Amino acid sequence: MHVLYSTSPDQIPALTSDDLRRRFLVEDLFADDQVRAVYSHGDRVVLAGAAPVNGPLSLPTFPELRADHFFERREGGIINVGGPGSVTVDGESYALAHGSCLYVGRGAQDLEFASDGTDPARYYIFSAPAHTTFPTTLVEAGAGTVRELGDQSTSNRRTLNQYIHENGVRSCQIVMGVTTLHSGSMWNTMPAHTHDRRMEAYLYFDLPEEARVVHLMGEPTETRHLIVGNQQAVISPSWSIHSGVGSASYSFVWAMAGENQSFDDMDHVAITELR
Ligand SMILES: O=C[C@H](O)[C@@H](O)CC(=O)C(=O)O
Ligand SMILES: [Zn+2]
Repeated sequence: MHVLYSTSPDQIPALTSDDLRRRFLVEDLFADDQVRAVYSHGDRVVLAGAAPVNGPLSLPTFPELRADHFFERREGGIINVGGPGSVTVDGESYALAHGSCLYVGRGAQDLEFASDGTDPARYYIFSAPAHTTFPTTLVEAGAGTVRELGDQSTSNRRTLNQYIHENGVRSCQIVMGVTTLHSGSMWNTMPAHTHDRRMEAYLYFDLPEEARVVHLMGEPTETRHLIVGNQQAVISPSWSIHSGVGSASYSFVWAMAGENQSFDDMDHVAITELR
């Protein structure tokens, strides 16, 4: 498990592209027949990727967690960004099509990730500390609370699906869903925003292998960018904007944890204010 300590916005001006990428970009979450994980000290979230190809994979615990099971003191949201498969939680099996979401409540002990056929599943896991147990629940791709955002004329028309949230599948901390760009629209989350009460991570997917997303980060008046490929994740501290433009259309998993779960508690930044 790779550990990422927190970065203060004061440090940003001195960081090179490589420094920024090491601190905020997770490039290698998925590797065939492995479970990989990154522990961020920002709200103590864990990002993990499970890619079962030649057989099912079990979710291990990690020494850094000092826990008998990964979910001993945590909850998680799992989204399948690959081919069809299933996740088994303590003997109960859930079929996860591409884009479907499984919430896993605190206390789950044995998780197994499987692919159905020749198109391997890829499970993205976003986990946060949890103080109580909410029921493990499946949400099908395209379900949840749906919001239509943006406009074709500003190249930011997109459909946002909220899966784990205050008015949907309940959790202690996690707010999670998927946003899909409409054909011909390339911008996400522009106008941009911050939410000082929550960190957020974006996992870009369904981006063609040769395409990239130019992801904007940093304080609104001190922005930087990361060039991001398919199935890579960006960690956004609470002080940072998180917005991107693709060279091709794409989707992304967004997931937050922190002080509150109020999706609309965000501070919008006018495009003319960005620097
Ligand atoms: O705080 C909310 C998150 O940044 C995302 O939900 C935003 C998003 O998916 C979008 O505008 O497309
Ligand atoms: Zn946000």
